[in-house]
Amino acid sequence: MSDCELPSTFEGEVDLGVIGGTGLYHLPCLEKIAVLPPMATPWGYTSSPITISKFIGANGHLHVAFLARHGLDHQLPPTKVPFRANIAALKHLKCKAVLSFSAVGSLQESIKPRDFVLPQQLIDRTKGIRESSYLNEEGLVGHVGFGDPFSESFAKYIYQFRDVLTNEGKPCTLHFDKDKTVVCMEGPQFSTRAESRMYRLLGGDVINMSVIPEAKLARECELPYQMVCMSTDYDAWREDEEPVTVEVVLGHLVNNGRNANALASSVIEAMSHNMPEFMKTGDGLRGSVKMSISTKPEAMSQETLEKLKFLFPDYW
Ligand SMILES: CSC[C@H]1O[C@H](OP(=O)(O)O)[C@H](O)[C@@H]1O
Ligand SMILES: Nc1ncnc2[nH]cnc12
Repeated sequence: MSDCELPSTFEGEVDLGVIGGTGLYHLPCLEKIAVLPPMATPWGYTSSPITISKFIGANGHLHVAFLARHGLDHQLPPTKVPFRANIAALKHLKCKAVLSFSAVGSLQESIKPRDFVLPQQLIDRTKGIRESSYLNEEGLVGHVGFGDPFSESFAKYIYQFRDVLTNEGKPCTLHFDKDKTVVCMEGPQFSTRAESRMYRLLGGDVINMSVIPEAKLARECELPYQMVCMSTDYDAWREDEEPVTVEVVLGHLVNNGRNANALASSVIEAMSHNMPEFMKTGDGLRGSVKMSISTKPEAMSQETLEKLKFLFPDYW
């Protein structure tokens, strides 16, 4: 069935949100049951339509929502992605976790192009020009914890399926430990060699232009969030090699896309049989945002309350 023959509304609750990055504008493992047009939220429209899929498992079913971070035609540069709308839409659809994919440069010899990484830490090197909070305006002040920006429970869940990654007969590793760190730069230009070397000194393992503010906004929505970083290049730090270009990145997108699909498919199938605990219980984040808001509800304007209700209909 073509997309335009599918329903453009969906009444149920979504369980898992999936965000595709560069080269990942859909996942073949997702058989669509509805295609929602770009969703209007109090923070603007989502980057792309949102496709809804349903998976029947042994003990229930799982609804998955997918959106393409840069739009279906890759028309949005990293600085202009409507991150707030994207995460708000997934929250509004009642997602219980977000699985995000991103093409990254490698800052370590051991992380080869086509390897995948589940980072547990990040360094924000964006320039403060992205809207990166729902709780940063006059009349609404909130400070959520962000010491552990990713969901370790979710990362462990994904890591179970590391053996599905392949690379034309060569080894292909899913790297995962608690120190793996993604650096987020503003772009759109890639880093200089000096910057790339500096990120290595700072402890960076991979680099992209999109984990900030996506991870921050997921935290402000109490959503367990894990990014799967898909390595495409060695950035600019290797003395004897040309610095990264888009051509180099493109050369790895097909293999990475196939692996992303295999990994997502395994994760989704397992979730459809039994929803993992971190999704059932909220991974320790439930209630955290209500606690972190300093502004008294009586002092909030109707407009502010309505925005908050879009995300948390039960809190205020
Ligand atoms: C085309 S390489 C730079 C581009 O790739 C990554 O995008 P995404 O994270 O959406 O996969 C990186 O963050 C840059 O936006
Ligand atoms: N070297 C790099 N720097 C920033 N973002 C990237 N995405 C893919 N490769 C990248």
